[in-house]
Amino acid sequence: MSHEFPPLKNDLLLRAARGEQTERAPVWVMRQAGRYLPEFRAVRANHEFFEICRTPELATEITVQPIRRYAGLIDAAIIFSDILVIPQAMGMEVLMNPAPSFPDPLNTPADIAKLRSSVDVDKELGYVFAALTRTRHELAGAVPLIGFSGAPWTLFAYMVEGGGSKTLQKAKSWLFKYPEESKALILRIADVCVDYLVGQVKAGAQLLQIFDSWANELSPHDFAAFSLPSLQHIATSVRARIAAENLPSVPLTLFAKGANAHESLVACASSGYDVLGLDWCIDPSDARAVVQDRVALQGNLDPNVLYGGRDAIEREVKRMCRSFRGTAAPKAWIANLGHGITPGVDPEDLKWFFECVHKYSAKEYVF
Ligand SMILES: Cc1c2[nH]c(c1CCC(=O)O)Cc1[nH]c(c(CCC(=O)O)c1C)Cc1[nH]c(c(CCC(=O)O)c1C)Cc1[nH]c(c(C)c1CCC(=O)O)C2
Repeated sequence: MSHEFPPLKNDLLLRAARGEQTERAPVWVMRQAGRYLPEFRAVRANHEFFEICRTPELATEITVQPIRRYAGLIDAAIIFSDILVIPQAMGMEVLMNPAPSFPDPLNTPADIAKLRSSVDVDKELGYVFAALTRTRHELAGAVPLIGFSGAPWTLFAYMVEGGGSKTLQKAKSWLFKYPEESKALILRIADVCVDYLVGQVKAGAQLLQIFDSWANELSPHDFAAFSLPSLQHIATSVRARIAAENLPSVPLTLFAKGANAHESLVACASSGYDVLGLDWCIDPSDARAVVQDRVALQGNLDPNVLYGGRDAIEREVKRMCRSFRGTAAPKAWIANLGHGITPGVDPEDLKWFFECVHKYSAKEYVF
């Protein structure tokens, strides 16, 4: 399929990600292609989760569903896939029933030998690249297309835990019992992430986001010791490879959920990313005061506000917009939730969220 794509009509997200002030905040939502949409559930009823990921026609269809439904209100598409395709590419089996589970997790460092010694991302993850290219054509330039990867620490935690966990006891036992082996494995995962992200840009991704969903489980010290070096490695290497291979330069977003300690925010804002995603446990104006103008910010409504009815959604979006805009010279920001949207949300309430963002983030709106 051709890599000549239709021109982009809405570049609000890319401008904000590069630090420009925009006429209003661009808006999209993490997990926007998902179970709260009846049109997603209709496709899902007939196909397994990873089957959809591996079938570019289906992945494209689901990626564009929210773009069709919220045309004119939503400013980005994010490719339908999952962060756990990287452990699969490294040779691990991952099931989704309905939560992720690994039948054969990494119990001790000896199990690392079970992973593929080198990963050919074109061979193992070429289906994601095909889905990205197809989706760029299908979008016809309506909005930019976001590619993504899990962060090495979060992927490491899944590979060791064998699925979700409330305490991450196994993953953290590794960190404290086998710190050197843990660091080495995290960096090995990071190298696969780099190849995968560069491949996504080649295939047509226009912005890349790294999801460190389990950053919140680490103390600031351990986040700096175990996660940050791999995040910095990804940003530096992806940029270098993009330049060396003459690919379009794309903004990079880091969503390190809950890495809200002062020192973690400063470190994240200085680790080579253009945009820092925030969860709802920090006030945007406080985050801005810490990171100053090093990065654009993204976030950060509590996803559960979407269950609170229209008045609550409007009130909280207004509060969020006011905090992001601040009182002095406003800095670039991107409106989003502070984590993924959940399955029970009424799609009409999400529409209202978008409408409220358009209203209260507009430059001309006076609080
Ligand atoms: C931790 C994580 C995962 N996957 C992802 C993360 C990081 C973001 C986060 O922290 O929420 C990322 C992800 N997963 C999915 C996307 C697609 C793009 C998007 O709409 O944002 C993205 C960006 C689809 C998905 N990934 C999954 C679904 C639902 C699967 C189904 O149809 O049953 C979707 C639409 C499954 C999934 N995948 C994962 C879990 C824990 C689950 C099950 C629980 C849940 O749904 O939240 C792992």
